[in-house]
Amino acid sequence: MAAVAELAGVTVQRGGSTLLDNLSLVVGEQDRWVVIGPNGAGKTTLLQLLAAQLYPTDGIVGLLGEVVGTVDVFELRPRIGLTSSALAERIPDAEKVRDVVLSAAYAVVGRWREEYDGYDLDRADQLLGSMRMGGFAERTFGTLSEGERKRVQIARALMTDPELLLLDEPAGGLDLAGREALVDTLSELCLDEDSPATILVTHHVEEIPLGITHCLLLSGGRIVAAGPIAETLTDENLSATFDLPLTVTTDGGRWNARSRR
Ligand SMILES: Nc1ncnc2c1ncn2[C@@H]1O[C@H](COP(=O)(O)OP(=O)(O)OP(=O)(O)O)[C@@H](O)[C@H]1O
Repeated sequence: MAAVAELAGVTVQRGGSTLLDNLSLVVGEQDRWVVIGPNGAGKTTLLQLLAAQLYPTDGIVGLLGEVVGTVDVFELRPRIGLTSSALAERIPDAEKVRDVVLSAAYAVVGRWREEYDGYDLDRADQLLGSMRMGGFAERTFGTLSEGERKRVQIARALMTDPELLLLDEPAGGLDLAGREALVDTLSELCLDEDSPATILVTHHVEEIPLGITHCLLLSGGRIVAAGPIAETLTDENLSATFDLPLTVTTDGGRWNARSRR
């Protein structure tokens, strides 16, 4: 199976701090990874590396058969779909929902004199439909609820038919019903073998969708454990990650964690 992303001995240092410390990881094209870790663990930094938005201080980042630093990142980036709160904040409130999705084809936020063809329009509408946002294409982004915004961002991330999909806390800030609805949608995406390799960051094991195959536990910029989820997401590994005695349970493919104190 071809590797979509390959990190070898990757270290990231900023302002005298080590954000990621000697990370090695291989992501295959059928893999669906969840990255879990406490605040400040380095999860967003890892996604920035995988999105070709950040260069490592040391080590090698291989993405889609290319080595970051030796290729034009502007050719690499459209092949990678990314959702993050930082990106969402750049979307103008007045932007039409359909345009939020369409403008991904040009790697811009905010529609500006681009000409889109019928294929792009059809694809944007089809993706909004698959994210259960079919009736919202003419609404403006600023009028959407938090859960609706998250769905639009995922549709946008899929617009370029990426080979790697990166989702940074896709369910962050949602209420229980919103979270469950989004986890259902993400489960459909992860279970679909035609979906791209996916890496999803979360703080909460309850937000892990069905279809996730691998788990990376990160703490203090280091890998605590990484591998197939059933072997990796254990009491021992999760407790070490959060420095707290935790019990992990799984039921019907969904996960739960609670303190043993
Ligand atoms: N430019 C920088 N200079 C110094 N430290 C930085 C810089 N950018 C980020 N950091 C630190 O790097 C660490 C990792 O940050 P990162 O955003 O990757 O963590 P995270 O796991 O995504 O956290 P959270 O769950 O809170 O979003 C944090 O302690 C952060 O304060």
